[in-house]
Amino acid sequence: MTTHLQPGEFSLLTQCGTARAGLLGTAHGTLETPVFMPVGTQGTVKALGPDDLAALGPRIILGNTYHLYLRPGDERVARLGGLHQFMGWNGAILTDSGGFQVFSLQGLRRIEEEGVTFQSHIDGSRHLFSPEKVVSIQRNLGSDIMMVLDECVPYGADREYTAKSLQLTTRWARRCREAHPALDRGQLLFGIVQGGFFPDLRAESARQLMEIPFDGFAIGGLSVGESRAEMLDILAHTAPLLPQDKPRYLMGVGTPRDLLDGIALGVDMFDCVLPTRNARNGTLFTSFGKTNIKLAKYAEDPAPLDPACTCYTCRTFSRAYLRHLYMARELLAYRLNTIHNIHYYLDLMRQARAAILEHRFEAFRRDILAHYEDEAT
Ligand SMILES: Nc1nc2c(CCc3ccccc3)c3nc[nH]c3cc2c(=O)[nH]1
Ligand SMILES: [Zn+2]
Repeated sequence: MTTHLQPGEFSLLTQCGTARAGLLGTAHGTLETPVFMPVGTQGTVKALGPDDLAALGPRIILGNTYHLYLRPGDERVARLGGLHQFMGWNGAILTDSGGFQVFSLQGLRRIEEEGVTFQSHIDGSRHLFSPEKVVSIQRNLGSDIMMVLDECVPYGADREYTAKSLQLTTRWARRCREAHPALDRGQLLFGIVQGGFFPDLRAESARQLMEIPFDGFAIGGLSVGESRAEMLDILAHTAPLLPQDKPRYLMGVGTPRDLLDGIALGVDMFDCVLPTRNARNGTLFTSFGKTNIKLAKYAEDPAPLDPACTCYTCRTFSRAYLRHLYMARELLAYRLNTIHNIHYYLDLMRQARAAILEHRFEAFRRDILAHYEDEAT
């Protein structure tokens, strides 16, 4: 039985070192944290139907403002009842503001005080994402957790550029808060900490954002090509600066190892394209590490992909069959591989949360990583 919390309410249940287990209320259910959020960029977690998702059990998935604004259009989705009804998903949805997608997709884009102007990667048309506009889009989509418009500073940006950029990100964050009254329609709004790889700028960004009443705080600007050590260093410095009584969301991270390290450093929420994207190129995450289903050694292997896994794919099919589907580029390969990878990530979170509640997280983390070999894929 899970407790029902009001949208925006965050309850910190247990700490195990700096690892946390909590509950976050949203308009579409109460999330148990730490939580992994599968990415559903265009209104679907690629290759999965909402029935597959319901069987896998995520409480929250991600949608993408940039993509849904360009196609089919946020106002069209609103006229059709909002993103939940449009895609048949009744759990929670978090949407990114779209700024990151504009920066990460090539094409013309300009950053000004007013916002980001860019060209659509679909038809080349020109658009402006202002703080007010991205809030309006996310309100139209009916997202349960909205993100502010921010500039994700490119990896390697110098200190002067990074310092200037975080000031703009703070001004944009303030405008987003002003455009969306607290918890209006049960929709939460998170701030995003920037500051690149400069610890003092990270502290400055966090300090400025914490003066604004956000429902949660994301750590942005990571998973942008830096080394694991650099990411962990900034994370270790930044996470503890954020309020204890608000959820902390590490954007775009990461591998199973990164998730466990992030949890140990006090992160509550994660998203990453790895489980879905890698499923489509045959890379699978298992209790014995990362592997690739196309390896010749699996060609006649009758065993389940992961004997320790209870997902539909591992309960029903052999490695030989999964390899056959993948080599034949059969559509079923993408669905079965994705079901397994998402199940692996969600189950890792479930086990991590149980370990925190039982005050044995460090031993759990060591045990998982001891068996986790990043096999050549
Ligand atoms: N707004 C924003 N998003 C980021 C994402 C996308 C996460 C996302 C959320 C919702 C849907 C898709 C993607 C990042 N992904 C990797 N590193 C990232 C950094 C940032 C960032 O600094 N700011
Ligand atoms: Zn499985």
